[in-house]
Order: sequence, then structure tokens, then C-alpha cells
Amino acid sequence: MASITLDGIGHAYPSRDPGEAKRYALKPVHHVWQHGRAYALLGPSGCGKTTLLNIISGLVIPSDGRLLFDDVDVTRLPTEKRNIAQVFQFPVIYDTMTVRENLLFPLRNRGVDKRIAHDRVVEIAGLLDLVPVLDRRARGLTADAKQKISLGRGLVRSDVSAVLFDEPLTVIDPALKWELRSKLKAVHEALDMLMIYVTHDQVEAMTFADEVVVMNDGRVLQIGTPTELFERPAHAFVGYFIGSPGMNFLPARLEGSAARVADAVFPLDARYGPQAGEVKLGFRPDYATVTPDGEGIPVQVLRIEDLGRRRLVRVALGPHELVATLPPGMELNEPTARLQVGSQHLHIYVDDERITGEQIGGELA
Ligand SMILES: Nc1ncnc2c1ncn2[C@@H]1O[C@H](COP(=O)(O)OP(=O)(O)OP(=O)(O)O)[C@@H](O)[C@H]1O
Repeated sequence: MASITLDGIGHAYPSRDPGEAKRYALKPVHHVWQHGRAYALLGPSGCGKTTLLNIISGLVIPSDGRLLFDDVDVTRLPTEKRNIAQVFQFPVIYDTMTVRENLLFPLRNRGVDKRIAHDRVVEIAGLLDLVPVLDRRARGLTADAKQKISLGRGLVRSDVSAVLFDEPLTVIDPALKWELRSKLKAVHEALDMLMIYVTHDQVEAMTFADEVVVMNDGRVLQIGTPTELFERPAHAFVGYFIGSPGMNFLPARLEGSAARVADAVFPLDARYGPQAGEVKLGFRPDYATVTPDGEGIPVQVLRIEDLGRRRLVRVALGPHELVATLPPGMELNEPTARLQVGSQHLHIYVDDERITGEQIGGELA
């Protein structure tokens, strides 16, 4: 068991064209992943998640930086010497063996005492609801059950430095995904292990992880708890990618402790220096409400989307479109309405990075 340090880890795959400038699939990143915690690597296709996972597993030797398991440099160690377990998108199991034999296999391979191995298999099977099928052959089981065996094989060794999951719920029936997602969370809570989970699905990442690593275009943009990513996205991409729908962004001008968008003025809870100038104002649809009249910024109502549990309203502020929430029971019968956003939910971005001002009252916003 270990913590994992990414010490300036980055990677550029070798190019066929020797004249081409170095192109990073993963831009250098520095971070320490703590023993016992669950991390998710989240981002769109091609953002570098698999590259980072493969660097940790040893399938890719990074072009930059060092990888440490505790204080041991493993950057160039082959996979089999790294003491990690991996779970892939598709089940990796022995069809002709029983579920019990499949789960015992990684332990037998390491010469674990028979009694200890047996108890551990029963513990893991219990966590994954595999006890009733322990003595069935894997061959006859459903795809979901087979992937659970694969998960079990990844989790069964208690001496690994980390368990790596590469989109492990891909083959799971959508109706069962929810169940398995929360089961994996419970498994992590029951076992004191460092787990790293690659996904492009924000719900999977947010359910599973203590901390989510949001990546885009080879860059780690923010590492934070689900709440931090939702409440204070450090980068505009994080605001847009996390949440459904994502954050609204409007081009704005800062004027002390207010942001001006066209003729509308949004009071902020912080004061910004004059250097900020042209910025992006970001706020979540969840924290913006539209009402027919009263206080707030005048907007044009474009359309209402009834999602059953909540209603969203798409409005225009000058030439800009944005999404807000329509409070329960509220009707909009006129083409114009009022938009309200609490100043604590307004964020300022310069070159897509969130900046903080001097909070009115003292601290940083
Ligand atoms: N073996 C390789 N040789 C050259 N380029 C590669 C190689 N593997 C990946 N890349 C490139 O590196 C970048 C990051 O790819 P990576 O597979 O790490 O992303 P990802 O986020 O895991 O995507 P996906 O979710 O589609 O698997 C992409 O531009 C990809 O084309």
C-alpha cells in the first residue's frame, strides 16, 4: 500500500516526423495521490486519461518526470514489478474456473496462505454480491456477473500499491450501472486501498471518487472533491464539463465589485483590481433563477424545458443565451422576465482560469 507521487509526470508519444515540435498527450503534472483514497480521472475522449493510467501501470514510460510509489522511484519498472491490480473495460477471467477459483487465482499466484486466501475471497465476494455464485463456473454467468468477478480479482489482493480501473462499467447493463457504481463506492470504503478510476462519465466519477482529476487536451485542469468542482470550478472547462447542464459563461467587464454584461450589472461579493478588464462571468444554471417580475436583471424568455424533477428556462441577455432554473410553481407568461443569481455563485475567469478578488468583508472570494 502506498501513496503515488506524480513528480512532473508528462508524456509526448514519439513522433514519426523528427522536425515536429514535442506534442504532449499529457502535459507535466505534479500531485500526490494518498493511500486509502479514491481518485477518478475524468475528461473527454483523447484528453490523456489512459496515458496517465498506463504510466502508473507501467505500460507507458513517461517522457518527462518521475513516478514514485511512496518514496520508491518506479518510473522505469515493468508492470509486473509494480505491485498493482488492474480492472479493464471487459472481463478478464477464466471461463472454465468457478467464481471462487477465479478470485483465489491472484492470491495463489502470490503464495498467500490458504486460510487467509479463502477468508479474503469470501469477504470480496460478499462485498460484490457474488457469494451465491461462488461455486458456479464463470462460463454460464451474465456479462455483468463476469465483470463483477473481474472487479473481485482486482480487489482481492490486499497488498497492492493501487487498484486501477479503466472504464470498468462499459459492459454493464445501464439498469445495473447505478447499483454497481454505489457498490464500488462501498467497496472502497470497506477496503483501505488507493484506487484510480478512469471514466468519461461525470456521474461515475463523482459517485466513486473522493477526488476527481478533470483533464482536457492533455492537461490536468483541477483536482478536487465533487463539491469543489461543482461550487468552484478552477477552469472554465471544468464549469462546462461538470454539471448538467454546465455553467453559463458570459463575456463581461469588471468594474470594481461588479461585472457588466452589455447593460446588465451583476453585483459581486469581491473586488477585483483594474487589470482584470475583459473577463468571463460564470454561474451555474442551478443557482440562477428566473421569475416573471420583481428584482433582478431583465432577460428575454426563449423556452422552458420541463425535465420532470426540475424545469430549466433558456433566456437571452442581449445577444447572449443562458440557462437558469424556473422555481417550482412559477409560470412565465410574458416574453420578458427577471434573472437572479446570488453573488456568492458568480465566478470570474480570465483566459479560462478562475481568478479570486478581495472579498468584500476581508477574505479571498
Ligand atoms: N500509442 C500512441 N501513439 C501516439 N499517440 C497516442 C498513442 N496513444 C494515445 N495517443 C494520443 O494521445 C492523446 C491522449 O490519448 P489517451 O488515450 O491517453 O486519451 P483518453 O482520454 O484515454 O481517451 P479515450 O477516452 O478515448 O481512451 C490522444 O491525442 C491520442 O491520439
